[in-house]
Formats: sequence, structure tokens, C-alpha cells
Amino acid sequence: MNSDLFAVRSLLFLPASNPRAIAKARDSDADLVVLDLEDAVKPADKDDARAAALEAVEAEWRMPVAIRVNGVGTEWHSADLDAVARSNCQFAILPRASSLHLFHGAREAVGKPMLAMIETAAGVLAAAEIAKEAAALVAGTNDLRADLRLPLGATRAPISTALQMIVLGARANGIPAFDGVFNQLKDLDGLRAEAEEGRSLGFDGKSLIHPDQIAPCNEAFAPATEEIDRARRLVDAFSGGAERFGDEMIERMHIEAAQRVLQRAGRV
Ligand SMILES: CC(C)(COP(=O)(O)OP(=O)(O)OC[C@H]1O[C@@H](n2cnc3c(N)ncnc32)[C@H](O)[C@@H]1OP(=O)(O)O)[C@@H](O)C(=O)NCCC(=O)NCCSC(=O)C[C@H](O)C(=O)O
Ligand SMILES: [Mg+2]
Repeated sequence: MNSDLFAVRSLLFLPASNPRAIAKARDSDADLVVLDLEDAVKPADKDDARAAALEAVEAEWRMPVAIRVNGVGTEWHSADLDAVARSNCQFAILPRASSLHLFHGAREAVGKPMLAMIETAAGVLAAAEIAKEAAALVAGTNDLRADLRLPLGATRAPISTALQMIVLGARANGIPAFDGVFNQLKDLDGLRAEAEEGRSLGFDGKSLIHPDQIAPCNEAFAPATEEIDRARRLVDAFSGGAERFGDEMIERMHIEAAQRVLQRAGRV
């Protein structure tokens, strides 16, 4: 199992209260499975979902598994942290991370790598700080749109600065950044387009809500064959300083970017 978060293109979320979804996720090609205890689970089902998540992570998985706990200040938060601390999951995820202080408390309590979901205005403004202790940042675009009081159906333009701040916060601290979900279950072309946009913004992968979204997402976040070929030719051609490569100027940073493409291709 590869627990390197930089190799993760797809994060499949599912309600921990849904055993059929758990079975489906286990057989899927998702790079990371997220058993959700937060918004995907009805309040009445929280305790059962927590127990189901604990049982699920006892089994063998071929991909790493994370448990998303309920947020700081909710009645389920402490019990979730305790459960995750003694569970077999590789990662915890804290929703609505809004400050390093609160993130630190939750991470200490679980004692394992924790991803931070940035999904409020306060979280976006604190993203670079939170990233100092996070294993990765994840954009929570549904909550963010709600927190910013955006009209329904708004494009991603009003959240583009926030998305960029999440990528900047992650990159400044050397950790991966993951894009938010695409809610239209049947629109796989739209999902692919948003995944490609996310990659062009600098995200390493994307949050998903349905198994059908995995294949297009994994394709969008894996370097294409032409990209790999070009990266190989660039690395082979370079001897230092500024050089001509076809009709382009290349320098050291272009080679480093090409090396990252080759590394990513090897990882995924
Ligand atoms: C949205 C859904 C409730 C739709 O469910 P359903 O109508 O049952 O879908 P299908 O009939 O197409 O399902 C076919 C089979 O696939 C399984 N399935 C469905 N979704 C998943 C999944 N996410 N992972 C694994 N398996 C899944 C179904 O069980 C069916 O299996 P079978 O019966 O054996 O054929 C549902 O897709 C769903 O619950 N999605 C995830 C919702 C979720 O986790 N939401 C929280 C995270 S997203 C978020 O909030 C991000 C962030 O916080 C933010 O604010 O942006
Ligand atoms: Mg959310």
C-alpha cells in the first residue's frame, strides 16, 4: 500500500454509515478512501457510523484509509478523536479547520497524520499556518461557498483566490493540496474539466463523492504520455544555465518541474 500523499490523485469520500459504499470503495481504484463521520452522516447515525468506521479499518485495504471526524465544537468531536486515535486508519481529516491552535489540539489527540479541510473564510486566511502541522490541505468547496454566501450555481471564479491560497499554503510548507468535490453525479465530462482545472491550479488530486468519478479524476491528475516524453527530453537535453530547447528557453527550474513530472508518473 502506498501511503505517500503526493501519490494521491483521488480521495473518495463516503458515509461510514453505508456498508455497501464501504464495500464498493474497497474494490475501487481510489488512491485514498475517506470514511466520513461528518456531513455525510445523519446526526442519529453518528455513533453507528463511528463504530462502522472502526470495524472497516480493521480489514485489509489496498489503499490508505482516512477517517473524517466531526468538527471542533460539535457534540461528536471528542468521541471521534478518541476512536480515530485507537483505530487502524492511516490518516485523520479535520473538517472546517480554522486556526493552527485548534488544528494542533485535534492532531495531538489523534496522534497520527491529519489532513486539514479548508472550508471557511477563516480557514482560508489561516491555511498557510495550519499547513505547518497538516499532512495535506483539502479544499472544502461546498462549505466554502456556503460560508462566503455565494449564490447557488455560481462558477468557481468567486472561490479562485481561496483555491490558490490553499495551494500556496500547502506548497509553502511542502505538503500536498487537494481540490474539492464536484456535486453533479452524472456529469463526468464536467468532473474531468474541473479536475483538469484543479491540476492547472496546482492541486495534486481531487475529492470525489461517487465511484464513477474515480477514473476521469485519476486520468486528469496523472501526467499524460506527451508530458512524460517532453519531461524526459528536457532532462536529457539540459546541461546547466539558460539553453535553447526547440523554440523555448529552458533553465534549472524547468528541469526541476520536469523531474517532478517523472517522479509523479513513477508514483502513480
Ligand atoms: C450522493 C450519494 C448519496 C448518491 O448515492 P446513490 O444514489 O446510492 O448512488 P448510486 O445509486 O449511483 O450508487 C451506485 C453504487 O455505488 C455506491 N456508492 C455511491 N456513492 C459511493 C461512494 N461515495 N463511495 C463508494 N460507493 C459509493 C452505492 O452504495 C451503490 O452501491 P451498490 O448498492 O452496491 O450498487 C452517494 O454517492 C454518496 O453518499 N456520496 C458520498 C457523500 C459524501 O461522502 N459526502 C461528504 C463528503 S463531500 C464534502 O462534503 C466535501 C466538503 O466537506 C465540502 O464542504 O465541500
Ligand atoms: Mg464540508
